[in-house]
Amino acid sequence: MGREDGKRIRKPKEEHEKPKSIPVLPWMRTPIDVSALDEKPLSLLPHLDPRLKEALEKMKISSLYPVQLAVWEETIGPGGFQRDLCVNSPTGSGKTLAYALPIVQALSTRNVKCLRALVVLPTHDLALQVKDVFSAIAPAVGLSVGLAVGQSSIANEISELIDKPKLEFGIFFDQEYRVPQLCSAVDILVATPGRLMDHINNTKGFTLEHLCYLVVDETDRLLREAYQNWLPTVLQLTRFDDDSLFPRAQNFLPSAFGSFRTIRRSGLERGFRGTPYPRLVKMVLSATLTQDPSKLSQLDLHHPLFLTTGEMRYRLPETLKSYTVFCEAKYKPLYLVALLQSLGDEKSIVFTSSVESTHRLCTLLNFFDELPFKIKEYSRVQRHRSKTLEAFRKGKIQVLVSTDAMTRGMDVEGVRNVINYDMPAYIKTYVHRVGRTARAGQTGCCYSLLREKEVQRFYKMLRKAENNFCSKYSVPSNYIEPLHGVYESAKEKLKETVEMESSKKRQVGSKFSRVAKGKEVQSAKESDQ
Ligand SMILES: Nc1ncnc2c1ncn2[C@@H]1O[C@H](COP(=O)(O)OP(=O)(O)OP(=O)(O)O)[C@@H](O)[C@H]1O
Repeated sequence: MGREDGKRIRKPKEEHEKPKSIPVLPWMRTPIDVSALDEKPLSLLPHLDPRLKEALEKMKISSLYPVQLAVWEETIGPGGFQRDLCVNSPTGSGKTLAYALPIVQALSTRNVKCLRALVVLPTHDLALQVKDVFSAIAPAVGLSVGLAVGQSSIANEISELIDKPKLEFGIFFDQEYRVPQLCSAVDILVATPGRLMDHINNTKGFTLEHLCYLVVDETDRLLREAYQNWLPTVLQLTRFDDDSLFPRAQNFLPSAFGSFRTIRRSGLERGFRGTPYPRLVKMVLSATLTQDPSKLSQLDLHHPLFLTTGEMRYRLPETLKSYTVFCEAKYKPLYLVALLQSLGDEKSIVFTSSVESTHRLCTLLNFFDELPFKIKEYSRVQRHRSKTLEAFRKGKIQVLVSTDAMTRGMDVEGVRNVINYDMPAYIKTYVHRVGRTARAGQTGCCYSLLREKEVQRFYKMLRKAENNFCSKYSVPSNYIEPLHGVYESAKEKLKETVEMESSKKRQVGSKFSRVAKGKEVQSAKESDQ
């Protein structure tokens, strides 16, 4: 095979030091380096609830990874949840369980059901994945987990999140108390920001009043996008307001808060009699955590503690092998097909730079007859996307072509290769893309297809990451040569398909505009009458 000796990309001196122009928050200068820790067997983990140990063992987890151990020590261990945690740890290092386990253990002693933990993620598929992790451990200690992502209708979602207690037959209810008390049906909620805001604004009985834990996963991505002000809203609604029962929030709340009435109350709460209400603990995590003070300040962190791995901000998995594949622009698809063939039927993800090129590339690849693997695109339509993802997980599809919608957090067992068909524009994107393989200590390869003019920029980008070892990979010519003929006919078929699809789009577009025009005429007539 054409893999040549690798070279470590030279790290320029200035990469070790923070450029003076970017101030780093003081607490970020004294991090805990997680890489100094070793895995710890569950049997040696202090305070672990035996029911959770059993649940973890069922998941085939017998020890905690370093980042999980570090978070455990700062939460259930001596740290005792006293500080908010900012975790910067490589892709596939186990960040999900790092927060899920201590939260579930901490809530295992609760005796009243109400929403205590909220985990926010940027995408539907990611939220589903994280919910599955909670669902694998939380029921063992009697906790229930909900999902708010817009997967089902809002009515279905509400019925799963909110309990309406049944009025018992024969009991007389005073007029004044006839309205049954709505309460949460879940202890832990995993949500995307949009659906979370829908519930905050419109769902009766949905309250963040009792929230104890807030997790912002993929923090840098979530902070980049405001999503209807979800973060300030959540923070305001959970703020401990010492001085009044008349919340400060009323002074500033925009109408976006709608009917929402549940402001965290100071003092004593139902179900917490005799206990002062706990502070909202925050955990924020990413493989590429932002260090920008203005962004981090939005989180209003309490005495934050920074947990990181290694010296540099970006770190590639140690078990990853990276390769560059040099190719001529006009033969790039050919190189891709030949590369895929040389990889056999290993699960691979091919990343492109846009929705359109994902669609075109996937269509083109499917015109190469007799490829010994199935290729599908990770579509823009959620319904199709979920189906494709499931088939990919089950191994019914071996090659997934995707935009960067698949870059963050997605954990699909057995992905052996990541192929950068289009070069990522930023090191952050590269880190998340390649992180879909080489997860949890497994080996994995990344291949970046580069045109001549991209080579310099690629290596410059790679210097920003630790573990940036990279080799050249020459696609065997005996794979390329026989493909030329079929490539020409595949290109022709693609051209026809693209033309057909655009004429279909035009037809649909003009049908819509005719309908809209018809409606306009109709409503003009009605308003005349
Ligand atoms: N202690 C453990 N023992 C064995 N496997 C584990 C352990 N913890 C997590 N895993 C597995 O490791 C994989 C990666 O975990 P996870 O998805 O939490 O990584 P991550 O750090 O969040 O990655 P990313 O930054 O890409 O989101 C998952 O398949 C998970 O089941």
